[in-house]
Amino acid sequence: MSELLRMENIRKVYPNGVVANKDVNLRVNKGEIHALMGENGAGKSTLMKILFGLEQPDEGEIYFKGDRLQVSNPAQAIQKGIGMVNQHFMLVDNLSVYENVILGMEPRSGVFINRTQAIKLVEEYAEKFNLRITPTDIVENLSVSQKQKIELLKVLTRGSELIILDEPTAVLTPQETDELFQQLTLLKESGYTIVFITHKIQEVLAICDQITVLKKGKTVETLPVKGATAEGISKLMVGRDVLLRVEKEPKVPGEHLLKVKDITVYNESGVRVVDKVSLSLKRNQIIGIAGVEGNGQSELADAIFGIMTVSSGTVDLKGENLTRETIGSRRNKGLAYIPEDRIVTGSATSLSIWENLFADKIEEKKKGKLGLINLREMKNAASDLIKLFNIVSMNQEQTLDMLSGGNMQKVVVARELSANPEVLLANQPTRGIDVGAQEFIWQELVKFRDSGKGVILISADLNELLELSDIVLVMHKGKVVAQLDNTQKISEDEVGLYMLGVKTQGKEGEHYES
Ligand SMILES: Nc1ncnc2c1ncn2[C@@H]1O[C@H](COP(=O)(O)OP(=O)(O)OP(=O)(O)O)[C@@H](O)[C@H]1O
Repeated sequence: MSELLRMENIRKVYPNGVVANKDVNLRVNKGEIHALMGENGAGKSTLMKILFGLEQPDEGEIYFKGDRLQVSNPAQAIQKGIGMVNQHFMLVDNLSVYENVILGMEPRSGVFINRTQAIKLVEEYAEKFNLRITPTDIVENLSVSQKQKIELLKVLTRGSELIILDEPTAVLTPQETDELFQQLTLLKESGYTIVFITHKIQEVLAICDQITVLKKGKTVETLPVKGATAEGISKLMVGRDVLLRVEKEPKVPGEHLLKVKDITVYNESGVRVVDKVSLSLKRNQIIGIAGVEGNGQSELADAIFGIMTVSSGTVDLKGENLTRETIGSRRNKGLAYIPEDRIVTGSATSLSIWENLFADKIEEKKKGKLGLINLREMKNAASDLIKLFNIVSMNQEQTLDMLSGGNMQKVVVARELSANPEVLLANQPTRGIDVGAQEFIWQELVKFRDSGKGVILISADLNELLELSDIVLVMHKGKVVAQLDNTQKISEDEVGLYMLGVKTQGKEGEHYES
């Protein structure tokens, strides 16, 4: 196989002194799907940002198609044939598919592409790579997986030969993941090359040809997928054996903790996003909530925590009606929340790690409610949490915006679990987190449940959902459409069918009480 990309001895030191890439080597062959793996903070995003022109290396050389590559911005990278699909899509919601695809495209030989040509271009690529999409559909009406297709089409129509995908399956159902993998296989067969950043080892084994593992800013090894095992790969990444499943004893549920009765929630545009949902969480229980992103799961958790207003129905914790209580009061009464968006609502990125870990206590101290709390004690406790959760950082004074995505997430999880609540609402608690940290967070959630507490777990990772939950509820278009009681016997594919609305259970509007 011929070499397409070679990154040699790459070193990148951020202005604050963090050495994100020390001595990284990456060699990618043309026409392969190459997985880039490693623990949170290992340096994967930094390396790809360098390749895509978003960061400049301090040392090292890059060769692409045999020539030395020096790019100072993404436009230059795209021009050379390198494209990137981020986790956060960059689409204009009120424009159509084809308008998004051609937006910002260089006019070809001075001529702008007209509407008919643009639609034809989208149709051609969509047809060739099985990216089923209607060019004139408006983006805001589309599902997450369709939006991802537009991002892929943008990259393809700009002539990319090497496509970087950053955790592309994090928000997809098993069916959508299968579809994406078929598209990637078609791309590969047509000579495209893909660098695939992921923490999901099973996906790497399913679709990739080679794996490069980074650890602490260095390349550990590049190995072929053929012959590799999940255990071997995780050991290479984490440096120890990792338990890739949860050890969880069956528990008899205790008394009621959280009761949600018939709640309905409207979003800012007046759309009913949660439609008469009921659930009942008991002590020693984890209730999982499955659903394709955008079907009301996050709004349900936001409403339980008081971020969104409940328009009808009630939320009770230990028999007390919290429906009209403030977030602060809900916290005091025993609710904690790991929100889906750790950057916008989950944390204050310009503050230090320790301030984020103890945000609530600092707030109470400011209000004079915690006069005796000692800053030194807080910093010592922060340092213990940093060690316990393996938060990769220089020290606890480092601000959150200087951490890798997965390490930011660990700060939020550590803060919420250490608040010792009665009920934890955990929305995508391990998204973007490496296998070692995932093992730890899973164990912590099970310990929490076993100590007589309750968890509402929302996760797009169906393996996680089925491993951890005692009961799974599936949401579709704001309603609970299924309650799956025997999580050990249900397959991910079956849950996926409920999520997509292909399979239904019970009557519409029926209440689910566990
Ligand atoms: N803008 C920045 N300024 C300073 N340090 C940074 C910056 N971005 C990342 N870092 C640091 O560089 C190191 C590598 O981070 P990077 O984001 O490349 O890791 P990663 O392997 O992609 O992690 P993850 O799996 O969590 O996404 C981390 O220690 C991180 O804290």
